[in-house]
Amino acid sequence: MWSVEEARHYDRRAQDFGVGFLSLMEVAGAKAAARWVTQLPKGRGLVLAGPGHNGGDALVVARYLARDHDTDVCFPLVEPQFAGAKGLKQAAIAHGARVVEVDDVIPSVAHYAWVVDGIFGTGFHGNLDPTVAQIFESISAAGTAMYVLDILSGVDADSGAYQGPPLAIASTVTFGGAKWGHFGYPGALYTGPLTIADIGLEWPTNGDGWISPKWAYDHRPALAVGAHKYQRGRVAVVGGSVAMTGAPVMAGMAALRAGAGLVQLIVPHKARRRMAVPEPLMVWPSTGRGLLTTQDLEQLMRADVIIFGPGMGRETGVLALEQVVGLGKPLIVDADGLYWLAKRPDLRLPARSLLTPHSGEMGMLLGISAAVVDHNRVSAFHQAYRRYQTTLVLKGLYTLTGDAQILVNTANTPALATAGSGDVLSGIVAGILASAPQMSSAQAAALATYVHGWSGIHAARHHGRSVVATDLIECLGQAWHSVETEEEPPQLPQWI
Ligand SMILES: NC(=O)C1=CN([C@@H]2O[C@H](COP(=O)(O)OP(=O)(O)OC[C@H]3O[C@@H](n4cnc5c(N)ncnc54)[C@H](O)[C@@H]3O)[C@@H](O)[C@H]2O)[C@@H](O)CC1
Ligand SMILES: [K+]
Repeated sequence: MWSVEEARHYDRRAQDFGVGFLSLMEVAGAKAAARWVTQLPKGRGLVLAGPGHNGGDALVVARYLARDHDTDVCFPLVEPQFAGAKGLKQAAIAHGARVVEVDDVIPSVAHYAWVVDGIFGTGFHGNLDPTVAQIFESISAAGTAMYVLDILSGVDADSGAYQGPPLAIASTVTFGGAKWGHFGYPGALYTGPLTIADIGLEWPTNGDGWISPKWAYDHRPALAVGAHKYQRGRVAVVGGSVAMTGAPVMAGMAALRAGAGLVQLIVPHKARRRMAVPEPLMVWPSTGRGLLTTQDLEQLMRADVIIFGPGMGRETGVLALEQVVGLGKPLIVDADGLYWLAKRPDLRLPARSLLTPHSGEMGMLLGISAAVVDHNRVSAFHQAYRRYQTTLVLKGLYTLTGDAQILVNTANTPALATAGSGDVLSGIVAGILASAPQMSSAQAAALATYVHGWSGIHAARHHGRSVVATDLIECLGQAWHSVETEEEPPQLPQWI
C-alpha cells in the first residue's frame, strides 16, 4: 500500500539505479493493455491521455490496443510534455491509433464502446479541469465502461476524495502498489476490480497492505487439542440496556463461534428480565446503576477479554468504563462504549485492547464530523492511533485495522451494513483474542475483520439482499472454512 510520496520515492530509487521512467512506463502500459485487450467491449474506443506520465502510460496502452481494436487517442489538455512523449505518440499512430481533437470528442463521447482513462494519476491535485469534467459528464451519462490507468483522474490518490461525476469503472490497473485512494471514499466506488502491475520497482517496507487469504491462513489460531472450555478463553460482555437487549447477545454468540470457550454477559438486571438468551451464554445481572458492583467486578476478573459497550446506551457508562479499564484486561471498546471513551480520552487502555469505531464514532473520538473522517480515513486512523495509542478497527466499505501500520480488509460486502453487524464483529475479535493469547490485538483485529467479512459474503450467498446480523453469526463456520482453504474474496486485488 503506497502513499503518493512513497510511489515517488520508489520511482526515484529506480531512476537512481538507472532504470529510466520510459522503461517503467513501457512495462506499466504493456501490462495494463495485456490485462484489458481481451475484455474490452466490441467497438471503437477512446484513450484519454493527460499532460504527465499517466498520459505517457496511456500512449503505450493505445499502441498495444490499436493492433486489435479501433482506437482513438485524445489529449483533453495538452500532449504529454516529458522527453520521449512525441515518440510514444508517433509509435501509437504507426500501430493504427487515430488522434482526435477534443472539440470533436465532446459531442461524440457516447458513441465509444470503451474509454481508457490516462489523464491524471498520482500527480493530480486541486479541482477537476472543466474540459475533463465535461468529458466525464458525457461518459457518465452514456454509462460507457472505463478502464483506468493507476487511479481515476480526479481522485486524490492519498485520500480517495473525488468531486467528479459517477462513472462505471470496468477495471483499474495500478503500478507497483495499491494507493490509499483506491480504498478511500468515494474513490473506492470508482476503482472497480483492482489489478496491481508489478513493474519491477522495489517492494515497500512500510508494513501497510491488505489482508490476503494467505495472511489470514497463516494467522488463524489453532484449536487447542484437549483444551477444556476455560483454557479456550473466557469473554465478558459489559453492555445492554432496557432498550437494547440484543446487542450483547449477538456479541456474545459471535465470541463463542469465534473460539471463546465461555462467554458471560454482564447486563443491568432490568434488561436481563427482557432478554432472550441463547443457552450457550451465561448471564450475570448487575444491580449497580452506572457503577459496577464488587460482585460484578469479581465476575469480570475471571474473564480473559472484556467487551465494553454493546447496547449500553448513553445514560450512564463513564464510571463503569473507568472501573473496567482499571482491571487491566484486554478491552474491546465498541458502540456506546466509544461514546463514553470519547469523554475520557486521558484513560490509558490496557495492553491488547482495541477500539472498533465506524466513521461517526471515530469522529466522536477525534472531535470531528463523520464526513471529515470519511474525507481522509487513513489520516483519521493515524490521528486516533496517536491519541489513544491502541489498536483500531475503522469500520466501513474497506475496513482499516491496525496500529501504526494499517491493513485493509478486502473480504467485504454491502450485506454487512445491517443493525448488529458491529456487535458481531466485536464478538469475533474478543473470541479470537481470548482463545489465542499469543496473538497481538492488531493481528486479532485484522483476522476478525476478515472473518466477519467472509461471514457476510456467505450470508449474502444464502439470503441475498436480506441478510441480518444473526445470519452473520450462523455463517461463521463457513467463514472459518474460507480462511482454512485460503479462498479468495471477490474483491481481492490481483497481481500481474
Ligand atoms: N510511480 C512510478 O514509478 C510510475 C508512475 N507512472 C505513471 O505516472 C503517473 C504520475 O505521473 P505524474 O507525476 O507526471 O503525474 P500525472 O500524470 O498524474 O499528472 C501530472 C500532470 O497533471 C497536471 N495536473 C495535475 N492536477 C491537475 C488539475 N487539477 N488540472 C489540470 N492539470 C493538472 C500537472 O500539472 C501535470 O502536468 C502515475 O499515476 C502513473 O500513471 C508509470 O508511468 C509507471 C511508473
Ligand atoms: K488515470
